[in-house]
Amino acid sequence: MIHLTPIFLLTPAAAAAAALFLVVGAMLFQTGCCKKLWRRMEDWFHVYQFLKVPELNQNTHQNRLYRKVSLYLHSLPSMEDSNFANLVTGKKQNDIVLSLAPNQTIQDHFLGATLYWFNQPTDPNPTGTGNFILKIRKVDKRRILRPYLQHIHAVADEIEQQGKRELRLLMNSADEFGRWRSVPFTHPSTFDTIAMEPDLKNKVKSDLESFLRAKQYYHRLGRVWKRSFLLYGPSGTGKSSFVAAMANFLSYDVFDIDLNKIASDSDLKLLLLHTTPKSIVVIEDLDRFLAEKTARISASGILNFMDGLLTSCCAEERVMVFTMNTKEHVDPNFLRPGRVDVHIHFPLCDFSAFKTLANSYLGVKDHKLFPQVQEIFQNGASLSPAEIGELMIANRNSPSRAIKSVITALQTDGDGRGWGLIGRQAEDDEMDEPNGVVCGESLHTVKDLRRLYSFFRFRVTRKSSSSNASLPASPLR
Ligand SMILES: Nc1ncnc2c1ncn2[C@@H]1O[C@H](COP(=O)(O)OP(=O)(O)OP(=O)(O)O)[C@@H](O)[C@H]1O
Ligand SMILES: [Mg+2]
Repeated sequence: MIHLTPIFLLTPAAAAAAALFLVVGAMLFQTGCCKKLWRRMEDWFHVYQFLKVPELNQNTHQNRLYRKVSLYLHSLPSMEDSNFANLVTGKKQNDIVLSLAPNQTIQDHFLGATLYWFNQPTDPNPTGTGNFILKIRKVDKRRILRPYLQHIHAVADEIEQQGKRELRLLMNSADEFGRWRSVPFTHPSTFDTIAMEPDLKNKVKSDLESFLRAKQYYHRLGRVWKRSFLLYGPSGTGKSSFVAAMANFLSYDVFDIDLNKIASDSDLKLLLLHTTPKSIVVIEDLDRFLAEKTARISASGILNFMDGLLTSCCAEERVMVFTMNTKEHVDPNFLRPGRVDVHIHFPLCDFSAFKTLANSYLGVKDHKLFPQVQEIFQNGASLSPAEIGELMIANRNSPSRAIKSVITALQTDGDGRGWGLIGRQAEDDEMDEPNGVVCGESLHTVKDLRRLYSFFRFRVTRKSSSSNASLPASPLR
């Protein structure tokens, strides 16, 4: 008889040692150093190809694929497994998002293949440019590269359409001409929070919606798919807040151009070239800049910029917004149709805007003091929404006191506008809710208000805007 001795027969001690070895091995594999070692070994046995997706292409234009890859990678569940990821705040409040740190790799799986993405910084500056490197086996490349890239496009587009895209606010830097610095755009302003004539608001919204759908239409006409808006009106009437509301409505990034940081026409051109589609390009206070007549940027430089001539070659889907306190002294050439498509006037507060503000700031739809407020408005008194908003915020614990402080400010429209009276008025009034802090807060707010909205300029602007009121109003055309 033949006895077969099993070769796997181990003594209990050897079995325990082997189990321990396996467990420790598995644990070590989970740590980064073993994974790296494993990847090196894989590299020996497989022939890989490396594909680079740079942030900027040869003409230093933004590479749109880079942004898509970035959106795609940040949506991958494997982001959580990466050895080192950055935790950053997201678009919504309390949102925390993982973002791939420089020099880190994450894995992705597609149609049975494993792919690796490496985030390679090319600039030591954290806000500088970078590359994504895709590592793919040569055998897989032939089979899956094309559908994989299509998949990335589709996922990124879906993320953008669902509004999950993180909006960015980009500002030009005075040190590096033609370069943008980016921060997350989290301004909470929406069309709902802007006090504005409802018809006008709806017209702007439908104008923007039809612009979004009009790609084919613009192309058929041989025009760049862009739309330009002029927002004009006195300080504190909501122009900047409106730009933020537009960005949130369209889900567009905001490129905010500070002309004072630009040295020449060519820098301005370069900045425009470095903007990306799906963005609002804003120049604030253009009237003031044109009045200064600086030698750094010529009128034709600004006109070319407004026409967006350069954008037609490579990118579109932009909205341009220019803000002004008044367009009275601006050369009409800057505002001709085609150059500026839509003019929107931002007036000082009227009774209807006051009611919108009272609703959003104080939660009050109606109040026994409203008829008095209405009468004062009818007599021609007015303040900017910013001023009224500040008075309401400062007295938010007592709607009655807030409305009385607005009444006082409207009645003393002009000198002092009742600022000094706010505290005194509050003492005289019956308090809706006892809160002793409000007077101090009011005074503090008023000081801030004076500084922020250059109090004395208001008076001048108001005079000029009341003379404007007789002009035929064509807020949206
Ligand atoms: N129409 C409005 N509806 C709601 N809030 C407004 C409105 N106008 C101004 N505000 C409030 O007042 C503040 C200042 O407004 P904003 O900065 O948008 O004014 P602006 O017109 O851009 O002023 P400036 O010409 O000085 O830049 C913001 O906090 C905003 O919330
Ligand atoms: Mg502004």
